[in-house]
Amino acid sequence: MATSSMHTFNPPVGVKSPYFQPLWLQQRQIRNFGLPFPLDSSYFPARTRRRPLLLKVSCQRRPGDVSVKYHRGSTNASVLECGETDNYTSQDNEFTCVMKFGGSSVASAERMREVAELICSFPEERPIIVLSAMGKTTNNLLLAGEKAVTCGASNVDGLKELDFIKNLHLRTVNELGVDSAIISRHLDELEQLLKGIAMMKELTPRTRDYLVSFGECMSTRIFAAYLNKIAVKARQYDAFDIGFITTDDFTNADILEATYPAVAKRLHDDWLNDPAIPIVTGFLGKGWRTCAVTTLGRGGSDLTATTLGKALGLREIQVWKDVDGVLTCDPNIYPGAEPVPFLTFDEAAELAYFGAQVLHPQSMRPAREANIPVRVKNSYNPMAPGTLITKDRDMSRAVLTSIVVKRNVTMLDIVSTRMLGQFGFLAKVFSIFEDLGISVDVVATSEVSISLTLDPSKLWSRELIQQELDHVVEELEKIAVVNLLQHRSIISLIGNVQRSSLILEKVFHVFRANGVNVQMISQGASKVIALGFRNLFSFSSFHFELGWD
Ligand SMILES: Nc1ncnc2c1ncn2[C@@H]1O[C@H](COP(=O)(O)OP(=O)(O)O)[C@@H](O)[C@H]1O
Ligand SMILES: N[C@@H](CC(=O)OP(=O)(O)O)C(=O)O
Repeated sequence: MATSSMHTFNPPVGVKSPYFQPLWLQQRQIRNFGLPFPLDSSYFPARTRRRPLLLKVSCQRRPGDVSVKYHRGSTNASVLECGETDNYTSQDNEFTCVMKFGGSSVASAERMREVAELICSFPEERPIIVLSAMGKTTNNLLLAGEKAVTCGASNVDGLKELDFIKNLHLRTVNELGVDSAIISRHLDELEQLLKGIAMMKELTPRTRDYLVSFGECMSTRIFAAYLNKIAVKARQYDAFDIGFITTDDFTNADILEATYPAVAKRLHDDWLNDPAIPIVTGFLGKGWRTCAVTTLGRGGSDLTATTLGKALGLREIQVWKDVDGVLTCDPNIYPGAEPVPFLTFDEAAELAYFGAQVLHPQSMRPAREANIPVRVKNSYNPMAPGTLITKDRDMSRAVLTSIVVKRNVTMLDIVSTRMLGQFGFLAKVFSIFEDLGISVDVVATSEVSISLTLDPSKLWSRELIQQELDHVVEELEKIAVVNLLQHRSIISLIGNVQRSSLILEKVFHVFRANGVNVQMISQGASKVIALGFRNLFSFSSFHFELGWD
């Protein structure tokens, strides 16, 4: 255990880090790298300037026990009861930044050690740490749950995913030299839960969320125990216990406003009573009606991080990944993709929304609302400058920033059977999608026709099955001629829309050279131009041939 004198955030005694010395010495340089001006300049609003805006929080005396008002038909809620309140002012803010580490950053004991060293190499920071589940634990939990539905209770302990999860966590605990008792209750409960699923032969969204929560609950416990072992005082928190209040949309819940004051109060009070670095579970919340564990959608730990940043009015939100920042394209599609040094919140949100896995689509919202810079960094390569996401950036030279490619998209061409100019056609079409609960992705319209895409591969929505598609077509055919086009691709171009002609010129030049015909094009008010075409094209050559500035 940590000594009680370790109240400040100091590097661990006796820990040798490859980054330790260099980062200590070069820290200022590293953190300025990629910035157009020194960190000390007025770029980051001085804490005194920002704080009065952000840390004026109030909530009820009992942390986590906040009443919320829910508006029917809306996912927004606001704090309903003020109760007996404690008001905090800016001076109360003990923390400086959030550091979120994704699954790849904490995939093993060795990685956890490196992350601990990385955190300690910023001794002037008082961070709040957010962790995801180790490696592919979430995927394994989901797979185990799905298999449990059909495998029978007596076969649960033979599930290879359960075995993998147990081995990974016990091995990590062992290698880090911390007490395995910190996770043994979770491992037992996990097995019981899988047996329950097997007996019920059912995996509801609510149970699914509870099931995957084991991943983050264990990774944070292990990491906090390890920090304490190396004399860096840390305290583990389950987000659902400290005021992360969400809608009850299991598997894809939204953070409610009540979260901000509740979380700020809890972390603040604990720090005052007994200072320790908070290690918070990413991805998880507590449904405000059901009080059950909810999740924020795949990749939701990014959102946990930005929510904490806003709640506490921090100077910076750091999201540490396994890539050198946000890249010009998914590196799995084009390995030569390059880091994008600067992005605006809007650009990053668009990129995520259009399917770039690197950030959770909702994660930019709290950061934008509180105007807190988000830095995307590589925990495997901390010296790389990463991507800095802020409210504004110099767009004078920006043309094309990043591209997002989605394959196997379903496209629908819908042509009205009525006369030209018939009003209500669009409304009718979209009401069919609404009734069937299917989300539409990209849309292009003319007076009598609509082309749109349905994205079956969207990570945060359910899979569309053929039956559903047939049903949509059947409904639409009552008012239109429908052409269902499958196996299409969408390229979303995130760039400076002020220079859209230049972007399109470049892109169409490459398309033409490769004999690709665009079947749909859409440019809304956003920073994105979406192009749809057949699945045939080599995206690596596309990225390469674009000739990035
Ligand atoms: N434009 C992009 N820039 C960077 N990474 C991307 C992009 N598109 C997809 N990715 C993928 O996102 C991964 C990082 O996101 P994620 O897996 O959620 O990280 P973590 O689990 O560490 O939070 C990268 O390893 C990369 O494969
Ligand atoms: N573990 C969750 C939440 C998350 O954010 O993970 P990551 O940071 O590794 O993308 C998931 O896999 O979706």
